[in-house]
Amino acid sequence: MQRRARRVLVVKIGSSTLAGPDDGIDRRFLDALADQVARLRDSGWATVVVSSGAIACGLVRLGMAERPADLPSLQAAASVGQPAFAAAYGEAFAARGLTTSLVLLTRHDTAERSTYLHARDALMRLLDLGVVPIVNGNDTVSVEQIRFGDNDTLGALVACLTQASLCVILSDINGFYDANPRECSDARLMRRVERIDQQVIDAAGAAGTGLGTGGMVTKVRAARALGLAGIPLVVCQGREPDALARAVRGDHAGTLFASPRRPGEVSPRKLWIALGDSARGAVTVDEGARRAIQAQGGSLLCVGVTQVEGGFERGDVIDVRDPSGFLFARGLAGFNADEVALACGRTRDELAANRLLRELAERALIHRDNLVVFA
Ligand SMILES: Nc1ncnc2c1ncn2[C@@H]1O[C@H](COP(=O)(O)OP(=O)(O)O)[C@@H](O)[C@H]1O
Ligand SMILES: N[C@@H](CCC(=O)OP(=O)(O)O)C(=O)O
Repeated sequence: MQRRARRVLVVKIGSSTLAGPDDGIDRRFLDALADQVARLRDSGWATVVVSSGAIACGLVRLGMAERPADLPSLQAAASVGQPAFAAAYGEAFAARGLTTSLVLLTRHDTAERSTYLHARDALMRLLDLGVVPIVNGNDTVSVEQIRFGDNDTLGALVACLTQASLCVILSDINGFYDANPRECSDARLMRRVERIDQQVIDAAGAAGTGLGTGGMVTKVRAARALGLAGIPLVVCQGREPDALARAVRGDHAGTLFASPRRPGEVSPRKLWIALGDSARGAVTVDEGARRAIQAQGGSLLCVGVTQVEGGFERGDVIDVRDPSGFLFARGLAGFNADEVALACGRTRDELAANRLLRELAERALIHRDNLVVFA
């Protein structure tokens, strides 16, 4: 099949934006969204919608006023809500001549590189066919270990998979503030964020409503991952008229997280390391190791590690923190957590002199080919 020249837009919609009073779905919002997607299609944009709302919609339909704490109830609510909201999307989009499809993913589907690539191929083919995929986590069969947990991360993953030109998060708030506006009355809206540093991360708080799960924390995390892929992110108010057209034109009313890198600068495999699976642990490194990785593009050696968290195995994805605790890289571990803990506090010579520990001195904990450094 011939691939049309197109730009891909990934739009993530939060539960509180999609939620409506009667049957759990705000149909006026969906109609306005479908209008916007149809207009964008006419100007050469293919859209993927990453939509939350299965659980919120299911709870309304089951007459549950409170969000239950136990997983089976949430899975049951998702099972009730998911088909209902998929049907509502289908109706609203069909009325504008658009075909929708449903793509439900778990971490299982992206943690292995081969299944990750299958998910990518399916999404690309749907776009080739002119379909608007509606993507969500498969919450009915997801247990904690394989849940995406928040759809901001899933949105970033889908944007990377589809090589999107832009990702837009339609939220219940008009953008990212320099402090959580629900806690700080003089918080200021940031129109553009160039670099995600500790200050930005500290400003991002949790969700303000019972419906949203991620809050601003997961949006900033998504922006960081998208930054690696060279994909800018706009966070804006979901109910603002023409939010998508404005974001595409570059005159959004929310916050633009600019991308510090060009598309293609970071290899697809490294993007998968950054996003495909959740981290199974973390290591904190000393200043010398930070510099070797960040400034010189080197591998991470065990001798640079000062602290180990989590029970990761060889081949697992782990986070790498600098001495202040700032997460600045991520990679595939070449040793398990116990092995790395043995090396902590020892010099390279000490390790090399010990027959049992020699391997820890000779091989990298994370080889540079398996290491992704956030900008
Ligand atoms: N620095 C911040 N700027 C803006 N919103 C913030 C910030 N820190 C925390 N929040 C909270 O994050 C919420 C948006 O996240 P969330 O409730 O998960 O929405 P959605 O369902 O749209 O994903 C805001 O309504 C606000 O309460
Ligand atoms: N997959 C879940 C939503 C998870 C989620 O990220 O919600 P939100 O913070 O509202 O975007 C659902 O459909 O209910």
